[in-house]
Amino acid sequence: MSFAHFKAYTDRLYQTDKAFDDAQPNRLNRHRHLEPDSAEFLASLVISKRAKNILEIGTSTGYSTLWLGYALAQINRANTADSATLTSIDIDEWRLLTARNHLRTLQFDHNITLQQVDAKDFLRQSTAHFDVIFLDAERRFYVDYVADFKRLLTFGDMLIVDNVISHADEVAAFLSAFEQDSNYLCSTLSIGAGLFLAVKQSKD
Ligand SMILES: C[S@@+](CC[C@H](N)C(=O)[O-])C[C@H]1O[C@@H](n2cnc3c(N)ncnc32)[C@H](O)[C@@H]1O
Repeated sequence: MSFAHFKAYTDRLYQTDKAFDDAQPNRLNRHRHLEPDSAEFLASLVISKRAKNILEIGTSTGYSTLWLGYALAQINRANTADSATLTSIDIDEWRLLTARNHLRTLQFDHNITLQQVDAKDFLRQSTAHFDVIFLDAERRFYVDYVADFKRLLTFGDMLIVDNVISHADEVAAFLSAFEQDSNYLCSTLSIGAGLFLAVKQSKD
């Protein structure tokens, strides 16, 4: 599939879901996709890192998952030795079903696992190694994830968080847990709603 075809599909999905979101008074009913600029930047980070094992927290209906899936497909096309994988989790069954349909339509369902689970439970139980973690879920719970992120992230791994400028107050304590820790190099990028990057720079 060409990039133009992929882009046209994801642009349509973004516009359709945005129109849906604009008509929802209740924030929790909205699909709340990350901005297209952020999605493309996320995919370029994943490709440049040649990520092997990606975790997304907050699938929604699959807009960001499609971009991660696209990056994954590019990595696997370039390197046939061992396949890169993506695990995307969400607490909402209907959104995951919708995301699965989009992934199937674009034939991105290889090496991608969608799982219905609370992020807190998933992280607490996980012993897997993820070299890229993309966090885009319910911000008030992020502080509960800090200890598990720090347990899971090893040298060179990258945590990416969306909405850190649009909702700066809500994520301040979470970001500070990384910014105040000399094991991490942290950056806040003014792309879309604001992306935060924390890269584990030490072996400890
Ligand atoms: C901002 S949306 C994700 C948008 C998606 N990343 C995108 O750009 O297309 C947040 C998602 O997090 C999910 N969510 C909320 N709380 C969660 C939790 N505790 N564990 C897992 N997923 C959760 C919601 O169901 C929702 O689909």
